[in-house]
Amino acid sequence: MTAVLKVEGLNKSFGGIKATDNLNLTVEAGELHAVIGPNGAGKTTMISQLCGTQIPDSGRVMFKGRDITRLATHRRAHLGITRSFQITSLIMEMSVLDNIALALQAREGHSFRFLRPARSVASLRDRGRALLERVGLGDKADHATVALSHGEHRRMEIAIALASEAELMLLDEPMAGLGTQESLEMVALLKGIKGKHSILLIEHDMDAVFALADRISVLVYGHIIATGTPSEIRGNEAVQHAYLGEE
Ligand SMILES: Nc1ncnc2c1ncn2[C@@H]1O[C@H](COP(=O)(O)OP(=O)(O)OP(=O)(O)O)[C@@H](O)[C@H]1O
Repeated sequence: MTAVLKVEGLNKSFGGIKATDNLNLTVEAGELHAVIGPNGAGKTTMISQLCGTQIPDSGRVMFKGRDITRLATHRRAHLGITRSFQITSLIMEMSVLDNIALALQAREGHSFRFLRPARSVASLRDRGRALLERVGLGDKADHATVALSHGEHRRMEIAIALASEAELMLLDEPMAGLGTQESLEMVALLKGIKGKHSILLIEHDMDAVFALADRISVLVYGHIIATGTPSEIRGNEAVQHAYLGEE
């Protein structure tokens, strides 16, 4: 397998706190790799360094063999890395379809035509509808975004990530705030996407993580203490001790 993302010896401190401590991680092409860890373990700090909103003190971030450690966020997006969920990218005043068409338009580099509604371009509209079908929102295309539920907004964010055709999707707690049924639906949706994209998933919902991940890395005090398949992680004593409890 080929590494899409390779993180080598990453360090980031805030005052006396080592939020990222000699962190090593590899995401292979097409895998869904989940990173779990207790509150304050450094998951957000790690993902911020992967998408470029924070720059490490030392160490390297490689994307498809290229050193992107100090590359600006928008240039990483251009290379094919997208981050979803932590900061919403939805424009509530616009229709559901307009949001997706706009994301498709941005991908094509037509954002200078911002004043021309993206939905007036037939190809963007058709592809937008197809993406909405894919995330189960085909019947909501013409609804106002603001009128949709939280779970539906999360599905829209998946459609926007898909519109960007990103090779590496960084999914930052997609289940946060979802009810039981909505979480199950999100897991089913992500199952349909995985394999086609490389995905790094940060998630607190262990049922979702164990249902989805090809591999899991466990982050404790900024350091990955174990990486393995879900069954390897379940059986790892250090992990049970540090994180999963005695279950
Ligand atoms: N800008 C900052 N200034 C100071 N300390 C910070 C900053 N950002 C993070 N930290 C500290 O770094 C550590 C890691 O925080 P981080 O938010 O990355 O953890 P996390 O695993 O994402 O937590 P959670 O699961 O609660 O979201 C924590 O001790 C946190 O207080």
